[in-house]
Amino acid sequence: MRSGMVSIVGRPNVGKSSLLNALVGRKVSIVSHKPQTTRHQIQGVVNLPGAQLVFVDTPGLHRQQTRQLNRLMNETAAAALHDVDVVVLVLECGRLTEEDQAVLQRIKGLNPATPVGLVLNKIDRVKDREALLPELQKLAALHDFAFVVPLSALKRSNVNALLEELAKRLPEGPQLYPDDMQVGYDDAFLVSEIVREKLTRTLHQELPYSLTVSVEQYEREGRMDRVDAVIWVEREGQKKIVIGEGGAALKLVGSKARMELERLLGRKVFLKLWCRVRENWSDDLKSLKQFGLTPE
Ligand SMILES: Nc1nc2c(ncn2[C@@H]2O[C@H](COP(=O)(O)OP(=O)(O)OP(=O)(O)O)[C@@H](O)[C@H]2O)c(=O)[nH]1
Repeated sequence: MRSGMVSIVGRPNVGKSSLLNALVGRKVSIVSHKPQTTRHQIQGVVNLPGAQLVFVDTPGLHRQQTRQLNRLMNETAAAALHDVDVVVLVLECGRLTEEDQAVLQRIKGLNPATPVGLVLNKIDRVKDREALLPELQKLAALHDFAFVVPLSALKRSNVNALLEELAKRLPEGPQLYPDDMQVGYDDAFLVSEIVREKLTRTLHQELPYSLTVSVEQYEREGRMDRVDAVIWVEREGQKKIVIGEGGAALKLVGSKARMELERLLGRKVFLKLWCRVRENWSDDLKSLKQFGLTPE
């Protein structure tokens, strides 16, 4: 069994979403997070015989930052790209722009151990297939690509060739997600992400590694959201760090998170934060389930 994460990158309009839809076979928008790993936005999961491909978004790489969560995670995005197992760069037939070059430059900055494949999309526009060959050769020379696949995301042609190339390059490992995973993201998820982000910024390197935020209650009252959230840590010492001198750290995190949430949600937010200790929660399946960290 092989499994791993794949990131599709490319400038706007090159066909990334179309490609993802062609690969995954349906429109997906899945977000999940697991402890002990860099959080990615999971866009879709493809199960093949003997391989599971998890497509993840790395928003920092394309300059499109419209979705709130993308914006939010932008800072971690550059780092996130270093964690994926395979990167797919999408270019468009007959059109190589400055923006493409910019994306390419970022790819060149990646860990050389990460394979990067090239997809040449929109080949359905090319009437004379032979004319493709010189273009493919030219583009393939831009970087030390692990593979090159010409395809049409729109017509869904040659998409399987890409899946095969990707599957071959994943590391050996068990399935990361169940076959029928479906997770949505909602405002509660947004709250936990924002609180986590503010914790990271406020505590810097002091931040306990095993830390998660669970939203215990989310109530909508007119134009106000009332949210109770718990920051779970594993040891008393970690709790002290999160709370800070006289509760200063937790207070600061809470007020920064509230302001950001109010901006993002366009509503008043009343946010109550607690910090609690549960030993070894990150190893405890029951706790993981409770915190919504298992993909089911
Ligand atoms: N002819 C043709 N058009 C395509 C193909 N793939 C995508 N397109 C078109 O290209 C346009 C952009 O496609 P998207 O999938 O939205 O591109 P994207 O890279 O996700 O764009 P952003 O979301 O802006 O980053 C759309 O009009 C698609 O229909 C293809 O294989 N052939």
